[in-house]
Amino acid sequence: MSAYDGGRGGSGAPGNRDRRDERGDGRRDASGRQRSAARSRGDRTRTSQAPSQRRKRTDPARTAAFDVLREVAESDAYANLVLPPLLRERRIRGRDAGFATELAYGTLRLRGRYDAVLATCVDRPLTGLDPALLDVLRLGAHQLLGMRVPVHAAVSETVALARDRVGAGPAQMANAVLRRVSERSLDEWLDILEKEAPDRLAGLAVTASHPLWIARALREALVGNGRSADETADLLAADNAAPRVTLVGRPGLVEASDDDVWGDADLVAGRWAPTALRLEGSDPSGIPAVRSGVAGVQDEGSQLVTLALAGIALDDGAETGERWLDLCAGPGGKAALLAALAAERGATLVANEVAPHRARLVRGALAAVPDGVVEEVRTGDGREVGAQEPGAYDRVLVDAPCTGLGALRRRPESRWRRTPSDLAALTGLQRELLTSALDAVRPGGVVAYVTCSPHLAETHLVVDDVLRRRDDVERLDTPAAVRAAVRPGADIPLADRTDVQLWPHVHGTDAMHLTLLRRRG
Ligand SMILES: C[S@@+](CC[C@H](N)C(=O)[O-])C[C@H]1O[C@@H](n2cnc3c(N)ncnc32)[C@H](O)[C@@H]1O
Repeated sequence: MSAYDGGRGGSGAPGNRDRRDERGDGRRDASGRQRSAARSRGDRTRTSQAPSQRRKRTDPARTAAFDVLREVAESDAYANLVLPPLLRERRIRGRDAGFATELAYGTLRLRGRYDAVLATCVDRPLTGLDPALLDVLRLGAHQLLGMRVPVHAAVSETVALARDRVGAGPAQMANAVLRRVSERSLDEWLDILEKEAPDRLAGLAVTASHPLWIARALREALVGNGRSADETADLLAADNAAPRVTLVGRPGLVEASDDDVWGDADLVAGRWAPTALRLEGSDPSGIPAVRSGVAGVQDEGSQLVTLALAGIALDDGAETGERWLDLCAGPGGKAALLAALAAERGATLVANEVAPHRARLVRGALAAVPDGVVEEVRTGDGREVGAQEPGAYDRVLVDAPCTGLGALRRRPESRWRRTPSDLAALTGLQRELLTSALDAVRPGGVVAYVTCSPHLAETHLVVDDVLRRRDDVERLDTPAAVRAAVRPGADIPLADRTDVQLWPHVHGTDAMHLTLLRRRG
């Protein structure tokens, strides 16, 4: 749980570095309330309006969070793409920006928990409410139960928002409902939700705010990867914690010790990947190394799987002049790391991506790579590459399109958008892409099958199914390749299997899956 204490925004939220209010006008007080500049200066002159006619000014930070929630609901937008430009446009900075960020992202993540609380406080089904009012109520619930904003501020500011954006009648209702929510602490509410749930997993899903099918899939994935079902609660809790920003310093292009390119960024070495740097703070966009493309924002799990593919020895030892392929490259994070590693090894890279706008992002991501390393960034269907260029590559990365259930902490709204029916289409595509990659790699070459989902249907079942249909592929010791890729002295815990599944609650990374496969010679 995060606290808004007037000195910092909600803890753990992006955009909430402990800074002075950059406007210097003290507009947010210790209770999370907006204060007028006049009141901050101690000017107590009242307007000539009667109190009943005075309309409470709505708080720009709360209004911004509300607008993000509406945009996410109405336009299928991604909160992390909508919020930063909106804050910039409205000149919401410093602790106000931190407050808006924690309010928007936290409310989206914990929506399932808050809806269950609200359902007991509203005398009709939530589906019958005006969706805008429901979003206001969720924002109020997060301030009361997730941010420790004092009750009077949370209720009155949220009611003002309801009045401004939804109407006077809904505002009255918001007032009554939020007062009911405030009558119990978070722990008391969680006890009630747990007791009302039909079984333990359902209780865990509602209190940790995950759709039940996702909670079940994650529990199955833990067990299927040799871990205990008892870890499910820790895994779901890790999905609700905003991740720290991790950067990749692309090898050969930048060193952690190159002070001038890191500006005044406060960086510490990553836990596992030698290329990883953790940013103490949240906004990497001003860092010169990131702007020039010699570094980028990349989860440590993504770095590890890429390093493992690049580092594994090929049986025939032909390590210079190799050709590497990134089959599903957009937006280009792994392609950029692969290209930097290829440059060091005298290899070349082809990056393929089906969506033209994402292929453009790949070109941008590769901008800092030395000339001659990237053969081509092409727009094409990866399923056709195996037939078009059989045996043409030494190493192929298949970072397959997937449900993203391993990166829920990064995408606050995605757990509510995904449905079990997404799986069927994705797993069919994943099988075809892996098959194509195995055809595109030469005998003796290696394919990395990667997903940012631990769902067994997208990981073990895809690989098992593809391998059942062919006798020219063998599984490699993927844990050994990952261990060889981690920084010296780091003892990464990995299950006793031939593939690797990383976990947010164990490794602090996204839940990336990696299987390394060799085409037999
Ligand atoms: C998980 S993302 C890859 C992320 C990327 N490797 C990175 O690190 O930035 C999967 C990508 O596959 C692309 N994709 C989907 N279907 C494809 C296909 N048939 N052929 C090639 N790429 C495809 C998607 O557009 C998406 O950009």
